Amino acid sequence: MKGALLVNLGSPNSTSVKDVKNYLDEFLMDKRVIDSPYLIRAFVVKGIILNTRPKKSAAAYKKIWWPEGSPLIVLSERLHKKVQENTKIPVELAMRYGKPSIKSGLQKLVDQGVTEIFLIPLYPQFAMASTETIVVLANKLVKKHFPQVTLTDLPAFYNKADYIEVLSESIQSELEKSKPEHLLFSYHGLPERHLKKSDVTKSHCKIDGSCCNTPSPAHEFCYRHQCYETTKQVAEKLNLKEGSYSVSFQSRLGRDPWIKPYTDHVIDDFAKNGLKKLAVVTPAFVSDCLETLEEIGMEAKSSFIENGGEEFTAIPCLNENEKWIKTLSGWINNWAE
Ligand SMILES: C=CC1=C(C)c2cc3[nH]c(cc4nc(cc5[nH]c(cc1n2)c(C)c5CCC(=O)O)C(CCC(=O)O)=C4C)c(C)c3C=C
Ligand SMILES: [Fe+2]
Ligand SMILES: [Fe+2]
Repeated sequence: MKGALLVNLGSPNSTSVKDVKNYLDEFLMDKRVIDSPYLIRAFVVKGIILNTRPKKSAAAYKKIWWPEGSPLIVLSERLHKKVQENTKIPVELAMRYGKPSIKSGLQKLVDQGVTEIFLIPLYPQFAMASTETIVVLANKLVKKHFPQVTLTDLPAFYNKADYIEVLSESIQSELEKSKPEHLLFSYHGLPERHLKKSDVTKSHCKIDGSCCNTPSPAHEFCYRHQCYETTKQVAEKLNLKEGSYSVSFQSRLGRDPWIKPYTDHVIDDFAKNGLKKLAVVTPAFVSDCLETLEEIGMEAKSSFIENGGEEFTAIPCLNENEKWIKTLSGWINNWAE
């Protein structure tokens, strides 16, 4: 029997500093997120980051937390429920960090008699720190606890026509309301080093990004190429004029160079250079979360206004968009046929 497992990133259990610390510990000790050798990673995470970051992050989570819990979890649960209603096979939901765990998601499917699982990382663009860590962990758990199960994973869907269509439509409806002068596509950032590590050709990736428009097998796993491609395809669909949209990368952590340009710098420069109406879309996330609601919807917005901007629109993620639910359910139904 077939089943599907949707997997998102996960959130702390609550906004307490202790719960946020436990969550960040699990998240940042993942070698595909902070990719230094174990002893260095343990020193940096447990000796430095976990001393200060949990308090700051807990305060940020408090600003966006809902009575039902973390927006990322609540929105993922709603997505799961609606996808289950539109599919013919059992579908479960899991988180890479925190609860519900991937192991419990696999267990729930196995308990329903499932032996073939469609693993769906809920990230449109591939990254070692997002998609790959889910696929690796799920395979490890299957091998250890559920050897009768086979896993098939959904590749990054950054350029799938139906996804681009749904994303474009949802952006278009917001643009019609807010009529911005500029649309910024802000993707979650990555340390530049991660791009090189994921380059399967070992020679294609240039840190300056000049490689990302030259066709290469490396692009199957190149986060930056995939972000550019999602943007290009949406821009084509919406007939966006050259110069009326751009790409940037948000949420950096630590002192290493991350993929540029940085969203916070770009937004401040826009405001300082006289741009008055800005809309920001965040297509690296399918469900709204801390990084969209707080970092963009609150922090970036105040910074834009403080620097002279007047109107700032944070475009919601696809969340419970009906066509997105139909699209995702369609991928599952097609696989199950
Ligand atoms: C080295 C650090 C990080 C890498 C690399 C990274 C990649 C990455 N993350 C997401 C998606 C999300 N990240 C979220 C929060 C978040 N991310 C980091 C660090 C890295 N992410 C931290 C420390 C945090 C926690 C909050 C904070 O302290 O700033 C979230 C939101 C979670 C929530 O509960 O709402 C998402 C989603 C992707 C897609 C990605 C690689 C492309
Ligand atoms: Fe992140
Ligand atoms: Fe590239």
